[in-house]
Parts: sequence; C-alpha cells; structure tokens
Amino acid sequence: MLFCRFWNFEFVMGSQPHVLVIPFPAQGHVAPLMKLSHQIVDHGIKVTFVSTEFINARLRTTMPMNSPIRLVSLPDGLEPEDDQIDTLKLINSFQGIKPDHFKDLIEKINESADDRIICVIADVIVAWAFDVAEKMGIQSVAFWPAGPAALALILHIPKLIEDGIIDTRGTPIKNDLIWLSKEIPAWKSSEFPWSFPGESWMQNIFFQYVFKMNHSVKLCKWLLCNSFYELDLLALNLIPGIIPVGPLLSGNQLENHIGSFWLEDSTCLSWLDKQPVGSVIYASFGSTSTFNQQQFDELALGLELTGLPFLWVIRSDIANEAISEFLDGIRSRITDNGKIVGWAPQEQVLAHPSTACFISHCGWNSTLEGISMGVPFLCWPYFADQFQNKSYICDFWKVGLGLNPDENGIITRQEINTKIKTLIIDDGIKKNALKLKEMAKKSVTKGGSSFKNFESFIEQIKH
Ligand SMILES: O=c1ccn([C@@H]2O[C@H](COP(=O)(O)OP(=O)(O)O[C@H]3O[C@H](CO)[C@@H](O)[C@H](O)[C@H]3O)[C@@H](O)[C@H]2O)c(=O)[nH]1
Repeated sequence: MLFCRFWNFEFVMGSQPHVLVIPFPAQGHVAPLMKLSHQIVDHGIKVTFVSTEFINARLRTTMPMNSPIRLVSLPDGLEPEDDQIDTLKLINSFQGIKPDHFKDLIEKINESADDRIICVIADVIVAWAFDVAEKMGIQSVAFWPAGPAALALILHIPKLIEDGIIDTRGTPIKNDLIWLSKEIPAWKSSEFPWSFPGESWMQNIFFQYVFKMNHSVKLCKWLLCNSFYELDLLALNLIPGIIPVGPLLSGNQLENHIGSFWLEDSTCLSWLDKQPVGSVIYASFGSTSTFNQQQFDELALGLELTGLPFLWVIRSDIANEAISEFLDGIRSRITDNGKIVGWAPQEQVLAHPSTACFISHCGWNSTLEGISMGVPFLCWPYFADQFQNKSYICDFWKVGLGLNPDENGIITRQEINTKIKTLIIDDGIKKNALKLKEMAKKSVTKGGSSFKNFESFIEQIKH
C-alpha cells in the first residue's frame, strides 16, 4: 500500500486554507521550516508537514502531543533507529522517495473539497516537489534555509561551469577567489557551499542536489529565505525576487520543541541560572559535525584552561567508545565548572544572561540564533556554507573571531584558551553583536521588514 502512514493523518473538514510543507531530511533544514510552519498556523492556515518516515518518527518523539502541525510521512525504506542519525543514510533514503507518493498524498487530501491544498512550500533542494506541484496546477513556494550568499553562489553554478571555474561535479578547476559582488565576502574555491573537505562522495551527492535548485527557483512562485534585509541586503540583492522572512526563531512557541531530532536536556538552564552573568562559554556544533579524538581532546583541554564555566553539547552519535571514556574523565574533573549535554534548548541557552560566547560550527541556523541573542562567536566551521558564514561573522559583521586549524584540522588548546579570553573582553565585538541583535528583533517585530514580508506573503497565498 502506498500510503502506509496515512492512517495517522486526520482529515478534518473545514474551509481553512491548507498548505503542505516539505523539508530536506536534515536537522538544519527541518528546524527552520518547522518554525515557519508554526508562524503560518498562527495566521489561521492549516499546515501538514511531510517528511520521510525516519524524520517523522524523530519529530514525533520530540514534539508535544498538542502540536498544531500535522505530521505525515512518505516511505523511505529505512528502519527506525534508536538515537543514531546517519546523515548519508538519510540523504540516500531521500533519493529513494518517489514523487508519485507526494502526488498521491495531495490527491488524497484534495478529495475533500473543504481541505484543498492551496500551496506547497518545499525546501528549494527538494526539486521534484516543484515538478509535482506544477503538474497539479498548485502554486509552490521555495524555502532556502541557509544564508543568501550561499544561494546566490549556487544559482551562479551554470556560469561557474561555463567559465571553467568548476567541473560538472562541482570540483574546482581554478583556485580563484569568486566575487559575486565586491561588497560581500569572496568565496574560496575550496569553500563552496557544496564543499565537504575529505568527503568527496558527500560533495558529489550534495552538488547534484544544489545544481537542481536552479530548476526549482524557476518553477516556484515565491522564494523565501531565513534572513533579513538589514543583515545582508547586498547578497539578497543578488537573488531576484527573494523574500527574507527571518530570523525564524522558536520564541515562545510550544515549549520551544520546534522540529528537534533529539530531546533537549533542559537541566542546562537551571545550571546556567547558577553561573555568573556573562561568564559561560557555550560550545555546540549543530547536527552533523563530528570530531576526531585529537580535536576533541584539544577542545576539552582548551575549555578547561580558560577556567571559565562552559556548556558543551556532545551529541550521542559522536560519542564513540574512546570519546565516552574521555568524557567520563572530563566529567569527573569539571564538576561544577562545566556541563556536557547531548542536546540543548539552544535558543534559550543563547538568550540566557549567563552566556558569554558561542563556539560554533557556523551553521546558518546557529549563526542567526547567535546574532538574534547578541552573543559573540568563536568560529570553527567544518564544511559547506559554514566557511562563508564564518567570513561574514568575523570580517563583515565583526561579531566574532575565527579559529585556525592546522592542515589536519586540529586547533590547539592554547589557541582556544587565548581566543576565548580575547573575545569576551572585546568591547567592539560585543557592541556590534548587540547592534545586530536589535536589528534582528526589529525586523520580526510589527512594522519590521521580515514581519511585513511574511504578512504580505500570507495574504497572497490566501487569495
Ligand atoms: O544542542 C543543540 C544544538 C543545535 N540545536 C539546533 O539545531 C539547529 C542546527 O542548525 P545549524 O546551526 O544550521 O547546523 P546544522 O544542523 O549543521 O545545519 C546544516 O544546515 C544548515 C542550513 O542549511 C547549514 O547552514 C549547515 O552548514 C548544515 O550543516 C539550530 O536550529 C540549533 O538551535 C539545538 O536545538 N540544540
């Protein structure tokens, strides 16, 4: 049977407008689309969130029972796993999804005249969703979860191939710096948004996805992104018709469990309450970054060297046996000075008065969340758009400092210690961070640029 999970779906009668939202199956993509979905629901529109079976199962474990978002899954052929999230498996399973299943889902919902889908909102990477919507005569909305500069470069791929800068697999042929505009940070050819250093299989898969985004952007009626004009007007200006509606934040929505794959350990909030104001180093590296043992050791020892309290997120899927043993050793030493959790309520941690700085991999969601809370960054990017986000943070917005790994990706404990100490006493960086925080807040407050964009978008899809 095609729709093995459709029985989970309640077809509620009523004349409420109804949209289907479909993310790419990765945490950094699901979370912002879930936040967007909540905002849409708040405007009286019904939202059905369509994900793979695996992601659907994860979301059901972390979302409250009374969530206004309906979850529906498409078959992905994966067995549910405990706490292990294998990114490659997720991406492969997504390639196995049949667009016909999505089409059948829409047809099934549309059987009820009062429940018809008014539009499909899809991650711009999910190219087939735009084909299906177009064939069915349904208007579509593309959503880009990362920074506008990365999207501008991706939409430039055909020209990069034509100019012989990259080959058709996305591999750089020339080592030039790419300037899409002289006013925004240049791209290094080793740091394109589809770059996964040392993991060419990942790069190949990802490049094929992003290459198809040019097609999606042509088919969609609206192109939304998680940014705001005041943050990055110059990059936004490079993308015709883009509508920034960010920063998308959980805010007060539903105890903040907005689209997490892991359960949040909220004990870190009471721990933060006990720390002095502006004293805590928060270290968190998103949903996919991994460490080797040496990187891990240096970070742990660097944090210890600072003598400052720290809160460190170590996901269960990166704590292998060797790391677990090391962690036990650290835990017994750090006692009250540090706390390690598997997954934190990140927005609340960043907003907490005790938090002084954020050691981050510079994923776009973490970048926007740190900016929205006015927290200075210590940047440790790993792959994809994170390098460019680091350039923005350190050189363009000047709200952080970068770490400099050696050729093996190792950052020494001494560098970590010194940079943290420099960062937390840098008044210029703190001032810039607070200025951006104010701008971010203004943009989503009544009358602000993203607020108006979102309201206008909602009005348009309703009519
Ligand atoms: O303990 C934690 C750690 C993270 N988060 C949340 O998880 C999300 C992580 O997103 P992001 O910071 O963007 O990191 P990734 O999960 O690594 O995101 C992927 O997707 C992003 C958007 O496309 C890209 O910018 C990144 O490079 C890519 O790795 C954020 O909303 C965080 O608030 C938590 O809630 N608790």
